[in-house]
Amino acid sequence: MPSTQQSGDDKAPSLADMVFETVNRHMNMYKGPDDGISVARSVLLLLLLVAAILFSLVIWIRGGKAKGQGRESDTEDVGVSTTKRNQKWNAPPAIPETIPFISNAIAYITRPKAFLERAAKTLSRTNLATFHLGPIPVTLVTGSAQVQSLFRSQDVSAERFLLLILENLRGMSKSDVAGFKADRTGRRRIPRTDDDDNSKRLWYRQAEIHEFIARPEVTATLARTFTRFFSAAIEETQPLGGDWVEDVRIFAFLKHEMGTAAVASLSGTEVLRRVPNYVKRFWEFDSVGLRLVWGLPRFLDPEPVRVRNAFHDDVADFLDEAFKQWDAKKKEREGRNEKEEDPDWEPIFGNRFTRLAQTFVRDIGVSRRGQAGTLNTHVLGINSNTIPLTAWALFELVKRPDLFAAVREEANTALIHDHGEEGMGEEGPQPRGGGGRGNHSRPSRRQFDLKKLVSLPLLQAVYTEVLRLHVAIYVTRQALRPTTIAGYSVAAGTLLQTPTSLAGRDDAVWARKPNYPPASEFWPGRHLREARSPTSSSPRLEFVPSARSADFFPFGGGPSICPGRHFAKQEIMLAVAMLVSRFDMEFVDWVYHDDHNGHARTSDREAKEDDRFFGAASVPPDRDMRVRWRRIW
Ligand code: HEM
Repeated sequence: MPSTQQSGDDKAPSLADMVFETVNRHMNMYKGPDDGISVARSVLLLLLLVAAILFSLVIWIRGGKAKGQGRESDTEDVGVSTTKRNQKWNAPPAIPETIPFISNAIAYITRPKAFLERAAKTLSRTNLATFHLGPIPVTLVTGSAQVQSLFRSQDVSAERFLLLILENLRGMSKSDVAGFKADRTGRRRIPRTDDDDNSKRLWYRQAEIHEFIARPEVTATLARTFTRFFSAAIEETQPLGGDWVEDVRIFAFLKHEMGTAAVASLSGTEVLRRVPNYVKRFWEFDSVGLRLVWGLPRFLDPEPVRVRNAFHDDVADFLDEAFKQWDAKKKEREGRNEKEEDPDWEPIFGNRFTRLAQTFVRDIGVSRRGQAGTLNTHVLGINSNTIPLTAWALFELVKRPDLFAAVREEANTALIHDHGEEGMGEEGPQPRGGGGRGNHSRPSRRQFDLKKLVSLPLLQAVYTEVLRLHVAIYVTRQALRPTTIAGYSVAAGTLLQTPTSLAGRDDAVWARKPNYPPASEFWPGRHLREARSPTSSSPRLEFVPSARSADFFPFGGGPSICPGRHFAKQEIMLAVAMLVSRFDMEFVDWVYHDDHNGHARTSDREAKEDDRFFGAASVPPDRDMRVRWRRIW
């Protein structure tokens, strides 16, 4: 049955605009009059106080309305947690703040990690806690049962959050997103409302395309093409033959080489050839990603939108050409009465997924910029998540030579001799155009057996530890109707956010045995055990997934769970195995990322998480590790 009060956000501006009002008020207060006119400051403070009181009144009235709606909604579908008739309204505890409705919103936007640390104090006493982002009520949800039911609930949707991605990251215009805003049918096959015209069901059609990435054959193509491109990059840029290469910065190397290989495998080699410095510009876009989604509005902070638009517009030029080329090929085939070509990978669009996704947005009439933003945001889904985690894994291994040697020994058991590759052939140019400095070796015939590699216990344990320690995102849903969670009432329209990082670092889950180090420490031993088999005298290492999915959900959960999770695991494990197996590595020092005339400054401490990215899923290191390395095959 159609809900009469879905999210109620038809006219809602972007989240940034909504919080602006509160933030701006706060900023003005701090600016204050420079000449020390205390009367003016007092007036300002008084106004602020009055505004806060008025704001509280509005919220109180909204809350009252929502409660009323709760009673009315009793005739609707009763989900596990829909608020029942006459149920007493029991709001979750609020996260304390100095200036009501203001301090928390500012902290959430400007110091997200510190905000969550503070919120965790409230959440240690209860599973739900609230605050306001401008006029939007937000409820943080923790606890296995609550998270589980949130992921399963039919009373919530991820569409409000996805809309923020479409508008702010993809840079889609108002008319681009109008069809998405109007679509109330949800992402599942069975529509949430009576409207079952599939051509208008944009969330469902988009979800189908996203879920395509999770198919085993699509993941396998991504892994195969990624291996080929990354391997070629290693062989072209890193000499073989006994020489040590000094001054290798791991994260910088991965950002460029692994990033190029992943773009080629997902989006093809043509975009790399035709958009100058695509990978470098992609990382600039990545650096403003969080500010675009949760940051201040454009006129207060214009830089992120400028970076985004310039990048998307250049890629839009490429896409025009790409479609022309693709359509011309199609016509030629039709002229020859040949079947439509649908390869797993080709140089113009890369993986079939990209072709599907780009054709979808073009066919529903999305602007050129929005189409390009779609491509660039899919690259963001891959590179911004897998590359920082690969860097963290390598940092941990280089810091522990014994562990490095053990992972290499284990990875080598998955090596096979490659007897030539099918499918990719020699089609399309190489992503880097050849001619690297160490291009004096033949392509290696050794390869990893992917199935074997991804089930290696020690490598899986290392992967799980970096995922646990370095993914921080609020998995976000919106209550479609008044809902009860853990006995607390939640109004329709409330954003429900469950932070991955609290569960990922909970000692009760990860340090539950007396000999386990605290959850804050990297220790692959948590996911391993020794198993004895009747046929062998020596024990065998086994990987044991040691937490329930509701305690460990770096990829989210339920119908919106990350479709790239299988490929992410394969890509990270492949990259770590390829580097550990093919290089001897020695730690040199920790360095800052900023590069002065090609020389990185030494840092007096090791890498910590770069808090500016807290909330963007994988959190990158704020320093790089410099190593010297020698390629051994
Ligand atoms: C370690 C790596 C990754 C992490 C931690 C991660 C995390 C996430 C999370 C938390 C979500 C939201 C899930 C939810 O709302 O329940 C998500 C969605 C998504 N991810 Fe990933 N991701 C990763 C890698 C990837 C890769 C490699 C791809 C593409 C190949 C990808 C593509 C997507 C897409 C398309 C969505 C939106 C799905 C939808 O709502 O329709 N991700 N990811």
